[in-house]
Amino acid sequence: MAAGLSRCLTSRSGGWRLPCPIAVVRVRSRLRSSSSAPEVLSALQDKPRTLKDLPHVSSLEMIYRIVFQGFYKRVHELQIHEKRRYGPIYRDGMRAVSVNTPQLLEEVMRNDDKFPCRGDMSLWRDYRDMRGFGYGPFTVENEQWHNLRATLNKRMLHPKDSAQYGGVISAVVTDFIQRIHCLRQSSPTGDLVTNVSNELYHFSLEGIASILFETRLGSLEKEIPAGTQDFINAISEMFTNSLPVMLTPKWSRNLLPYWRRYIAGWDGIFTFAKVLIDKKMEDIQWRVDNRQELEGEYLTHLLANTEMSLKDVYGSITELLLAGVDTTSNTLTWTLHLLSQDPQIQDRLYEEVSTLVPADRSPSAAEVTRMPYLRAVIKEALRMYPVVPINGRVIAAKSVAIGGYQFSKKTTFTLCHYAISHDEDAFPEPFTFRPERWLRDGRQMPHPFGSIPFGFGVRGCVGRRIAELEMYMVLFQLIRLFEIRPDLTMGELKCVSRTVLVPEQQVNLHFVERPPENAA
Ligand code: HEM
Repeated sequence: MAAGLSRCLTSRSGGWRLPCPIAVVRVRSRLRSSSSAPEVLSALQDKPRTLKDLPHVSSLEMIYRIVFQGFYKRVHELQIHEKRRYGPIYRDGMRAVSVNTPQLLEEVMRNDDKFPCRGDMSLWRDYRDMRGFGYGPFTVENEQWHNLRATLNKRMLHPKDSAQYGGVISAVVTDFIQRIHCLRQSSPTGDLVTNVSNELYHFSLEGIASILFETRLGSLEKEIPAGTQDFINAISEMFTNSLPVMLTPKWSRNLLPYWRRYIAGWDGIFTFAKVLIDKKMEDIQWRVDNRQELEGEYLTHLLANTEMSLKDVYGSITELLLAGVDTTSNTLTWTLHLLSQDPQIQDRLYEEVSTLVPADRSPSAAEVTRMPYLRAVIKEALRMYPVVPINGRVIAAKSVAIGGYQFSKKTTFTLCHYAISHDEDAFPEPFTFRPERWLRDGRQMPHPFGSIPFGFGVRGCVGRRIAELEMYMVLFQLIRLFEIRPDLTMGELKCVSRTVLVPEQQVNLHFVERPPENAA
């Protein structure tokens, strides 16, 4: 995410000049023995194109666009804006190469290094160095990253690993539904839930914490523990202040408020995680002292089966906790919003969830992951609102040819996921919510790199399977019980980029109970 942010800055810039030369790569011509003007031209054209042949955007243009043209909170829209101006591949003022078609994205990802790198993570590392915490999966690089991922992947990455958390997630979903019941009942209309995103932040936090620590935080209870809301606010503070911290010079850190707020955000995040980790470790120690079996939660697995130092455990678990909150919650907010706008799609989803699992029981992890329309709805929501709208890769090991241009080692690429997943060739009517695009019912499937919301390859999202399971399970229950309707007083809902894509305003939704004969 931080690298994504740095990509925002390195490639999101303005400029007004060049048409895109992507189609012109090499003119294959043979030199004849006698020299003439056309032949010399031909020989020159035969030279492979390089970085310096790309359309170029300067740093000043970039700052102008972000600060003065109002793209500060809409860097995802700037991707589309710049794609129209410069074409599918161009260079920004920081020498990063922006790519914004599925084909180019595929070329970059297929050339990825053995130890992929998203880019400069120094902003995140500065905090850890300052406070003496270890690096987690986002911040560590090279061989060390590889070893860490080998450890973290276990019990998380494979679908059968995540299925083991089905029971834990199901319990969290039950509490969430209970909370929705309470909130709607206490609303003036009897069915309105206000600030749905915040409710979903609590759901996601409760979900990821119960997986990592097998501890219930109580953030779905009637009275929410103060610490959980503080943690959610701290994440928001850190993300919100990241962009101004990156835009302003280091020397201004003590003069402007952003750095202090950014650090306060991280302090809040680490303080909360550290309390949970320390508590769990005391519990594990007690079990060891009392010769009780050590099994169960993810953290126990890390501590019992690996050589991780305490410092690194703090670093990794905190990053996992952080990554597990804003991602699934915002995706669910967007999904519910989209469904509320389209009763037909919602009816079709209801038909699936109400027929494939008997009404008197909850679905298993295996059942929800087999529901094609449910999966398609989430996939389409992630296409329209990729929670990580921008990402990066530094291809360090070798020089590569991308889009017909030759790039030297260590070239940084900006992956414009928002523009790519709204590419008209890959997704006709890209701003229309159409889950059917993803159904394997004989239709032509979209380009495989058209929408890769969890990234790709060995550095792809470690929490993907857990995230999907959480989202399928809660969406299943919500749709089985309620018809989601928009709050007509809200007006058009826009999204803003706060490192992750979030709704610009508070989202309220009506959860209208379905008739009892149809409900669970
Ligand atoms: C809708 C939910 C989610 C989305 C869309 C998402 C998306 C992403 C993306 C795009 C990346 C970068 C991948 C790349 O560079 O190729 C990533 C990395 C990561 N995600 Fe997620 N994520 C989600 C949920 C989660 C959850 C629930 C967790 C925690 C269990 C998590 C933990 C991580 C971690 C630790 C990384 C860094 C991996 C590394 O650098 O090795 N994510 N995620």
